[in-house]
Amino acid sequence: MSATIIDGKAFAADIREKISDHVTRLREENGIIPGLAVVLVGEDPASEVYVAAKHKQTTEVGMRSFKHALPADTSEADLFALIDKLNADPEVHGILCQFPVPDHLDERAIVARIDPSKDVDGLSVVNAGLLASGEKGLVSCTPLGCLMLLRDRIPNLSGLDAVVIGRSNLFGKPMAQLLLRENCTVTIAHSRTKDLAETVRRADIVVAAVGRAEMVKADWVKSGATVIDVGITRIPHPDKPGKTKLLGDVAFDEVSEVAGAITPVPGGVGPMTIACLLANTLTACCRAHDLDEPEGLTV
Ligand SMILES: Nc1nc(=O)c2c([nH]1)NC[C@@H]1CN(c3ccc(C(=O)N[C@@H](CCC(=O)O)C(=O)O)cc3)C=[N+]21
Repeated sequence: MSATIIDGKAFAADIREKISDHVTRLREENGIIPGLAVVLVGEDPASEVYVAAKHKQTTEVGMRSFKHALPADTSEADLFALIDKLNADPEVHGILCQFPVPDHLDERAIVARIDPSKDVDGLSVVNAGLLASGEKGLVSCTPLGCLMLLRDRIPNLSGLDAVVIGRSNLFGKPMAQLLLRENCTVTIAHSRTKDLAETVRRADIVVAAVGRAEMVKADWVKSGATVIDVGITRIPHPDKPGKTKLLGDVAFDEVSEVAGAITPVPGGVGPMTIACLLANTLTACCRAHDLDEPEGLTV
């Protein structure tokens, strides 16, 4: 059997089109333009690529994009002063500080400084707590994107066994909360899980987010399972000197012989992350103005 390849790139393009339509209406009917501020500290090459992609897609859907590039030696006080200014700026509806930041800065303190209603990464303690309590907040972009792909593939997730491999605050924990909301039976597995392969084999849904290239093998996966690959490891390209290649956490070729559906890397979860960042910015903007929220873009 050969798995259906879940096309995250096409799905993300559909979402951006929906967002773009909604943004047009907001501008024409309410005179409001959603705005996203992205803060980048230092000069990490991968971060610069991601931030450039975010900027491009933000403006393409008709939103304002405010980019703040700060030097690597920026003090916490100066960074906080910028965040405070963005928190108070009515044209900014979403704020994202690109991670990783240089070592002298504390990611948790940065997230805590961002107004939770503008925390479009969904990383703040407030938004994590709202999600865990089943209340409305802003949901972390990558888990939200994965849930959208899963719901599209499996309209009723209720009662299914889901395994999330990875327990980070950024991904594993919010992903598990979202699946729990869908009435899945959720297992969070991690590096200390006793028999990882056996645990994963029980699952109807496997979400892999460990950051170890091609760790999930074909004999770990139940026949027909839906496999979502969140991992991104960049390696030197085996055939093209000087180029790089992206690998997921799932051994794609062999697992796609067993799974019912699978996301590729690249072109799976990655594009959904940025689409959901735009979705969260639009949602935050609508809430700030007490307007109806876009349908299908939040949970
Ligand atoms: N505060 C913060 N929020 C984030 O959401 C955040 C962050 N920091 N730091 C870095 C990670 C990583 N991340 C990705 C976004 C898009 C792709 C993406 O579009 N990937 C493409 C391929 C891109 C390529 O070729 O490099 C794909 O998988 O098809 C990947 C990874 C967001 N992150």
